[in-house]
Amino acid sequence: MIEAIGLTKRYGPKVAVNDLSFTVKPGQVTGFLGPNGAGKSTTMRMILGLDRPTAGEVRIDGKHYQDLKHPLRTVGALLDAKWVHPNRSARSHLKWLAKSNGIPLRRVDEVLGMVGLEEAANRRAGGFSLGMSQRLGIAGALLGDPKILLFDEPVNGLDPEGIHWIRRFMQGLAAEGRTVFVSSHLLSEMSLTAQELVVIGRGELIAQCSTQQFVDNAGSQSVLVRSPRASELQQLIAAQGLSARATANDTLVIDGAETEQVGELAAQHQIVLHELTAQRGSLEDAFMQLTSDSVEYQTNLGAPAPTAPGVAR
Ligand SMILES: Nc1ncnc2c1ncn2[C@@H]1O[C@H](COP(=O)(O)OP(=O)(O)OP(=O)(O)O)[C@@H](O)[C@H]1O
Repeated sequence: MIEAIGLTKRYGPKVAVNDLSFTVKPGQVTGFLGPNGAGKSTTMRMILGLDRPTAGEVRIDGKHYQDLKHPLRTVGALLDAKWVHPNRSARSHLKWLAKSNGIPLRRVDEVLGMVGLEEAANRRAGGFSLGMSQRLGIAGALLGDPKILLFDEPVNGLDPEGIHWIRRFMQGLAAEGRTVFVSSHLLSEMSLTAQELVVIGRGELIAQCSTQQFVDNAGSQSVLVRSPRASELQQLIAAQGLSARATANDTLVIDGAETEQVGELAAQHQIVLHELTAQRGSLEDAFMQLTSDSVEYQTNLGAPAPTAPGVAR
């Protein structure tokens, strides 16, 4: 479990992370979502003790990173896939990492197998594709068999096959009971990968909730209805306090409505419908809108920022 409590990071006048509190639980993939520059990498570096918070703290299974006896056996991270000596082979890079962290060398071949790099183990890491580099980075994160794993934008720049592999791999790690925290600026990607989301904008918490809940709230809902008596239906809808736009002679679009509402209203007045469809706005557009003004939307999501340490859901 990871707990961030009032985490704040300032770089001179720049506030990169502001009073951020959230919890990442084991057994599921938790997505760390925010647009570029939102403060995700800074937060991850603070979790890993690579950056010192200006205020607040992070606890990993109740402890500060610097108090962990065997950090690599507790937390593994992939922050930068290209962080490897280009002339070293994948195997020698992992051996060096294992040695410097007191991890038995037999673990190297185990993790190479887990990420499917056995055959490339003796090749220069400098010649690896981005997908292979990501696998090598993940192998490094897994060396100490940690219960907690952090991945910073692991699918950036990967082809669909590589994205699919990483997604399945992270889900597998979570299914083993590990805590998996993965950052991304793409809601569409996270909605396929993560069960839970921590969403930030401009360094501040916007929401912590299930992915389903966030997606439901982020995509603005409207209803499209087609009827030979569309104009009559339009008046009935207006009488309910909703606004229905006519997009064709027989077609209306009603913002902020549910299909049930419109269907029942039509039935009450025996109006025949030819179509009744729920429509969602583009998820990415909605997400960009949400994160562009974190304060404005904070209370609209039904998942407000926690008010006290450890309260984040
Ligand atoms: N060492 C630093 N000195 C000054 N400003 C910094 C430093 N590191 C990060 N920042 C600023 O803090 C903010 C958050 O950056 P951060 O890299 O954590 O965001 P991010 O969500 O990971 O975005 P990205 O996906 O683009 O990396 C940005 O405005 C960035 O310019």
